[in-house]
Parts: sequence; C-alpha cells; structure tokens
Amino acid sequence: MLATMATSTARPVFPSAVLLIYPATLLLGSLFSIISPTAHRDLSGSSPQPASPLAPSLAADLHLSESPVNYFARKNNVFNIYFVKIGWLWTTAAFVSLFIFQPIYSSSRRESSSHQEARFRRTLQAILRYALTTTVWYLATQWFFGPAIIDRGFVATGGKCERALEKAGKMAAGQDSPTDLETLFTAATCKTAGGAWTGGHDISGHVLMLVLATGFLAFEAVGASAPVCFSRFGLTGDGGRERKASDADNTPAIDSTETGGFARTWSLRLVWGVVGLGWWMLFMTAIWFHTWLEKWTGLSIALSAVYAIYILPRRIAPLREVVGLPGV
Ligand SMILES: CCCCCCCCCCCCCCCC(=O)SCCNC(=O)CCNC(=O)[C@H](O)C(C)(C)COP(=O)(O)O
Ligand SMILES: Nc1ncnc2c1ncn2[C@@H]1O[C@H](COP(=O)(O)O)[C@@H](OP(=O)(O)O)[C@H]1O
Repeated sequence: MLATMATSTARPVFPSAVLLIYPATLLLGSLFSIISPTAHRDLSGSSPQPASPLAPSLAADLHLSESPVNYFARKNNVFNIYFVKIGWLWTTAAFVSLFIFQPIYSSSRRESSSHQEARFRRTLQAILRYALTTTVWYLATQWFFGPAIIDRGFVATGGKCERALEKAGKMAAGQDSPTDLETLFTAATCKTAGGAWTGGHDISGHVLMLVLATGFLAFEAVGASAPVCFSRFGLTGDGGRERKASDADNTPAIDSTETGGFARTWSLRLVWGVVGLGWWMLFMTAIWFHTWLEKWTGLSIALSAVYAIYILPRRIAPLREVVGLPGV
C-alpha cells in the first residue's frame, strides 16, 4: 500500500539529475585549480613537488606549501577541523533534529491507528536509511575488519607508510612486534606515528564523506519537509492547513503550533546549513587537494551508495518496501 502511495502521490521529490551537482562541483574545482593564478602559486610555489591534477601522488600532503595563500587550502582551517573532521557527528545531529522536530516523524496530534502505523513504518525506514549510509561511511573511512576500505585500497595499489619499513627493520632485529607494524597500515596511524603515507591510490575520504553526508541529508530534508511546504493542491507554507480531507490518508498530520513551527524551521535550517557548508568544503577539496582520480573514486563510492539508497527504491518496489522513500 505504501509502495502505491509512493508512486501515486503528487508530492514533489528530488529529481535524480540533482546528483549531477557533485561531478559538476569536482569539475569546477579542478578547472579552478588549473586556471587560478593563486592555486598555481600555492600548488607549485614552495612545495617540493609541483601539482599535477592527473598525476598519481600524495597530492593531499605534498601539493601544498606550508602556508598556502588561500585559507581553505590549509588543512588546519577551522571548518576542516570543527566541521569535516567530525562531519558524521554533524550529519547525525542534523538528522536527529529532523527526527525530533519534523511533524512527519514527531507529531503529537491524536491520530488514527493507520496514521500511527504509517508513522512508525516511516520512522523505522528513515533509521534504516541512516544506518545504511552510516555503515557505508564507516566501512569506507573508519574500519573494515581492520583498516578501512580506503586504506586497504591504498595499500593494495602499492601505497605504504614510509615509517613501516623502518619498523620492519626493527622487527627483523627483534626490537618490535608484528602488532606494532599493523598499526601503521592506516593513514591516520601512519601520520600519527610521523610516517608518510605514500605511493598508492589514496581515495579522497573528504569527497566520499561530504558527498555521502550532504546527499543523505538533502534527500531526507526534502522528504521530511515536502508535506509541510507543499500539498498536492499547491504550495501552502503553513504546515499543510489547506490540505483537504481526501488527502488525509496520504499525508501525515502536521503539528502547526507556533513552537512546533519554530523548531521545525530551525531543524531544517540546521540541515541545510550542514548541506551548504558540506558542499563548500567539497568544492574546496576539489580545488586544493588530491588528484583527479582520487577525487573521482571517492565520488563514485559515495554516489553509488546515495543512488542505491534513494533513487533505486523509486524504481524497484521490493527495495522500496524495505528502505522506503523519505517523507512517504
Ligand atoms: C559488517 C559490519 C558493519 C558494521 C558497521 C557498523 C557501523 C556502525 C558505526 C556506528 C557509528 C555511529 C556514529 C554516530 C555518531 C558519530 O557520528 S561519532 C563520529 C564522529 N566522527 C566523525 O564524524 C569522523 C568524520 N571524519 C572522517 O570520516 C574522516 O576524518 C574523513 C573526513 C573521511 C577524512 O579522513 P582523514 O584521514 O582525516 O583525511
Ligand atoms: N577541504 C579541505 N580543507 C582542508 N583540508 C583538507 C580538505 N580536503 C582534504 N583535506 C586534507 O587533505 C588530507 C587528505 O584528505 P582526504 O583523504 O580525507 O580527502 C587530509 O589531511 P590530514 O589527514 O593530514 O589532516 C585532509 O585534512
């Protein structure tokens, strides 16, 4: 029944073409890094290795000078440290705010049992989509039965931690244990140990995480707010008060109290703020960090996940039955 609702409701949805914004952003960033004199000066100035957006290299670590001209080309810029580096926390917080404040999940109105059932199912499916997205992020960037997929890919394509060789020497001489050596097989532990993570294909974790997080939040926010902003009879903008009785079964009851409206608006602002800043940081990564290929592999993994979780269910009914569609 829900599947039918998904296809028959005239509720606006994100067209899948919206995902093209991501490759367009990477293209624009790469183009900017090629033609901008600032980027050129930063990339080739005092750095020991000139930048080549196509060359396999440790772009993230070697392309930039110690104090780049552009603030966003610095790894320690405040947005990188307090936003991207803890990006999943922001993503989770924004999603939770949708959950708490958007009436399609949280309405306190008395409602029929069929409405309650639909709300329960909608909530479970939103949690499932969050869990799936989080699992993709976690396996790709944090842990995959040991080092994350990104780190395993790097080692598999010939990358290594330079300090690992030193360790191996010590190990052979009996001064070090094999467990110590293993800890150098992730980018983070290698860098923490003062080593250089060099030589392989270093998929951009920033691109992967930012595309995944912004895609996830944007689809969820549009789904959660669409019934509030629109009805099938046109734009209402008032929490759906113009909705007709015949629409009652298809659209959730809306809590239109003033407090509810305030919280609802601010939760959406938080989500779109995270999406906007996420897009900006993606653009910055596209300009200042990594090679072309490393950015595109990060993009492909994230886009495939977003496509599988948000676009495929529109076409494949059994999948839609399981993961649902945001806001339906
Ligand atoms: C088959 C079994 C699968 C099991 C998978 C289970 C997954 C469960 C994970 C549960 C985690 C829930 C997290 C929810 C709360 C949080 O968000 S806490 C985490 C806060 N941390 C972050 O947000 C870190 C984000 N940063 C990164 O991912 C990386 O820094 C980066 C952006 C990818 C960049 O990497 P660098 O190496 O630093 O360049
Ligand atoms: N937009 C951005 N702003 C600042 N630093 C960025 C960045 N994008 C990537 N980086 C940095 O480039 C390195 C590789 O990023 P990633 O592989 O995640 O894309 C990381 O360095 P550190 O690991 O030394 O902090 C990361 O902080």
